[in-house]
Amino acid sequence: MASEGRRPLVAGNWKMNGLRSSIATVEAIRDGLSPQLLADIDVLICPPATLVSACVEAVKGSPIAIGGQNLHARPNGAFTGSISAEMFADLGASYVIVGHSERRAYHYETDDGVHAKALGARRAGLRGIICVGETMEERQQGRALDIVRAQLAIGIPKGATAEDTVIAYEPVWAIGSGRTPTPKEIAEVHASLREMLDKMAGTEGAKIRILYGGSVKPGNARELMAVENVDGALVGGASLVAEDFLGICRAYAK
Ligand SMILES: O=C(CO)COP(=O)(O)O
Repeated sequence: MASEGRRPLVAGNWKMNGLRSSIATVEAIRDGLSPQLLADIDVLICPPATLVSACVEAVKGSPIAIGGQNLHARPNGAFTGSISAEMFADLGASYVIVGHSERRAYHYETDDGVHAKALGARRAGLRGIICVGETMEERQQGRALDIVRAQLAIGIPKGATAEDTVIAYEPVWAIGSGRTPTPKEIAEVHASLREMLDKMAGTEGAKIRILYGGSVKPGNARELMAVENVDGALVGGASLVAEDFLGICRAYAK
């Protein structure tokens, strides 16, 4: 439940999925969102970098935002294959995901690297969605809170504001698995992250949104989004199907 002052954000992360034909999905999402709903929530789609430009075009005139999934920390240079925050901003993107657990696991991203990327996002005027989350082993060892708190403490840039930063709690074991933590487990982590943000950034920290991600579906969205301090969702698989993503957005319909 997003409390006063924090506007819910429902974000889709397409990961390495989508060809030009997938623009039809963005169009269906655009056309399926009612003005009443868009008055209450922010909606974001993060397609693969190859589709950012076409997606920006497809949502022109609507409040739907488009974002990147990863960035290089530097603005430009000899970094073959990399994309900078400035390049995403140049295409009309307004957000970028930073430190997703798949980047951490498969591309060896560290908390310090996440910090540098979050600074890069801010430099270019993008909102960075900084991802944190524990593995099942870490949870079973009772270390979930320590892990996510350390990831947040190192990853988040000093002076972060609600304008440039969003946090996403994504337990690694809940991603793509169909398993989710209980509402109580989610509430515990979000309360802990919220307390850190309040301490780090005071009244501004209280405005920074904390999303939940990991197997969010239309069938569980209402329950998950109702958890205290959950300010929205970061959706993987279900964001690839317009009706499913719309179903999750509609968890916020009054
Ligand atoms: O990783 C995720 C979003 O970034 C979550 O993925 P799923 O919704 O497919 O579990």
